[in-house]
Amino acid sequence: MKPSQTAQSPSNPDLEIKDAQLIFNRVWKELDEEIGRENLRFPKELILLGGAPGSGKGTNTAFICEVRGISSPPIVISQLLDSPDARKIKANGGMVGDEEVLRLLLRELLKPEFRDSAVLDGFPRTTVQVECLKMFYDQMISLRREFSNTGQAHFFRQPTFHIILLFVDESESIARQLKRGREAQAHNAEVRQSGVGELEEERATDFDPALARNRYRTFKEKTYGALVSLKQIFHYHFINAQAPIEIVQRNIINELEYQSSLELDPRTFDTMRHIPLADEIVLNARQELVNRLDGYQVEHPELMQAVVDFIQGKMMPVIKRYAISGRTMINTEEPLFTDPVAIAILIDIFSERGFRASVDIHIQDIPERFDLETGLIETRSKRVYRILVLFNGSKIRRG
Ligand SMILES: Nc1ncnc2c1ncn2[C@@H]1O[C@H](COP(=O)(O)OP(=O)(O)O)[C@@H](O)[C@H]1O
Repeated sequence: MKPSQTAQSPSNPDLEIKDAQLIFNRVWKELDEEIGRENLRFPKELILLGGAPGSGKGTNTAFICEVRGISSPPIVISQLLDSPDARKIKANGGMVGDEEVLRLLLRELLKPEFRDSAVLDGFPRTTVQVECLKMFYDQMISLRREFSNTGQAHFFRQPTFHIILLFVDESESIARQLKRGREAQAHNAEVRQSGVGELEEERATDFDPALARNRYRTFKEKTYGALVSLKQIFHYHFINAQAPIEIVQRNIINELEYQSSLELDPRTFDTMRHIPLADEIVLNARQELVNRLDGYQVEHPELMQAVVDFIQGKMMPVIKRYAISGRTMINTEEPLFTDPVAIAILIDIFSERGFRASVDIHIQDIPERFDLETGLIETRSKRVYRILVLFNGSKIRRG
């Protein structure tokens, strides 16, 4: 068996989901029984840092904590898994069993220091872990509901999960793992010589390009897709990490700066995120207006001219008379406007010239004939266009 296959997850996604359910239920039941439901107090905010080996998770964790004002230490999953068995699996570039990871992690998260926030480095790594994470979120919501009308409600706040994915490609990942190996070796040599400082972990995969490549491929095959699938559910930050550290950190700040995405529950945010921000609309509106007007000139030159003539001849004299108030209402039955494009042109021309125009269409039935025998009244529809034009009125003082 190749080292990348030592992980315990089967490759059939349905089986993995079923597996996840079994694993999660087992671990959750265990906690529930041992610790008690009212003590299942998990962090309000979870920041899950993912990325290929060498993508800079360790390097940027402290920075992310600083940006988000988090004082608790990051939870580094690989450090959490320090049993001799787990060490052997890690040294081969493989992964430790999902159940062990989940059990250790949930217990760690219950520590009071993580009550507000926890940053996780290296979870979730597999489809099973991803599924467990979703179940964990759902359980937190259930607990919140269960305790909502009790004196303990403040321990069960609305959870917020964020996925931060640091992206680097294969060659960068390998180069950085090997660099980390060289740095650790140099550092440890110095510590040994001087007797000052602490020894760093020397990972076997950081010294052998083949093992480093294997770690990257394990990530690409088992973890990357699983992490991306969380995009649909939790708030998701994709960071280009293939750049000097200062630029990566700028990318992180830019991603995390967008406050409403951090403050709102990610599911709420996700429901609304497609509605553009007002600033974005304003930024694009001018360019779109110009494009539309140029389009009318090419596609409907006669209609455009007719609208311009109407504005010039019929509307401007009235608008000028109302220049002080900045508000003019004009009613017209002009047949030109039976074509909706003409109305669009009219509104866009006014916008371009610095006015704000809107058009209401009123359809009235006008009696035309009365049938003496049947008593029926025949009508014709009269369309009245009410054009409201607003602009900044004169600054002349009134009264
Ligand atoms: N943006 C970067 N540019 C260059 N080297 C980096 C960058 N980010 C991290 N490194 C280096 O890459 C190596 C691996 O980074 P690390 O944070 O340990 O990765 P991870 O925790 O994602 O495996 C370290 O030697 C680190 O100094």
